[in-house]
Amino acid sequence: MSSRRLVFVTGNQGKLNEVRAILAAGTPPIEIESRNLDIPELQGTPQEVAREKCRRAAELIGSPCITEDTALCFEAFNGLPGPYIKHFLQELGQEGLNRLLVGFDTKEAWALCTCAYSAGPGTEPLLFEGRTDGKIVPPRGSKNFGWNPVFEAEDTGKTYAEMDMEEKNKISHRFRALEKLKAHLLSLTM
Ligand SMILES: O=P(O)(O)OP(=O)(O)OP(=O)(O)OC[C@H]1O[C@@H](n2cnc3c(O)ncnc32)[C@H](O)[C@@H]1O
Ligand SMILES: [Mg+2]
Repeated sequence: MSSRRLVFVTGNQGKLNEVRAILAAGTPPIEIESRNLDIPELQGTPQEVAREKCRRAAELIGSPCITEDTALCFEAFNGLPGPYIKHFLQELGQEGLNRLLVGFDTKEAWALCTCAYSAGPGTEPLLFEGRTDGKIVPPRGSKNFGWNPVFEAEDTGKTYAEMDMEEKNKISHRFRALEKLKAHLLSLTM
């Protein structure tokens, strides 16, 4: 890695806090510079949405950057709402996400982080995915970030909102995606 700084383009403070903490805690630590831009998101699969957002972000800022997209995927809906979870959460709220699944046998879900890295304008972004399995439950814990209170992570008995950030950052979809990004960036310096 030529420098241990990365520009993260996001309009979401919760994501920024976690990405910063995860990358600062790694070896070597990577410092995040943030650009608060709301990049329009095209419809498509999580991979298409992620790749296009990163391409546009790099063009807008004129330099290498990372972006990330977080999908919350319901087993009963074959992976939807997926990348559209933001709008479902905005319109229906946390209770509404639970109500959607009434009548379905499975409440299983997975959180998917697709982190995209662009080496600069005009280059094809690379994608790094991280997934954490769990289920959708009635809200528990602090209501400070997105759908954290309604996602109970597998084998923990806790919703993301019942974990402190350090605990979440050890098992989260975001941590798993960033581990892969880090491995890639380190391989570039060898
Ligand atoms: O500017 P960008 O980075 O796109 O930020 P965004 O808020 O638009 O983010 P997404 O498009 O990825 O939408 C994902 C939605 O899921 C929420 N979210 C993302 N990561 C989360 C996490 O780890 N825990 C809980 N909610 C999360 C987030 O607040 C959004 O409502
Ligand atoms: Mg967005």
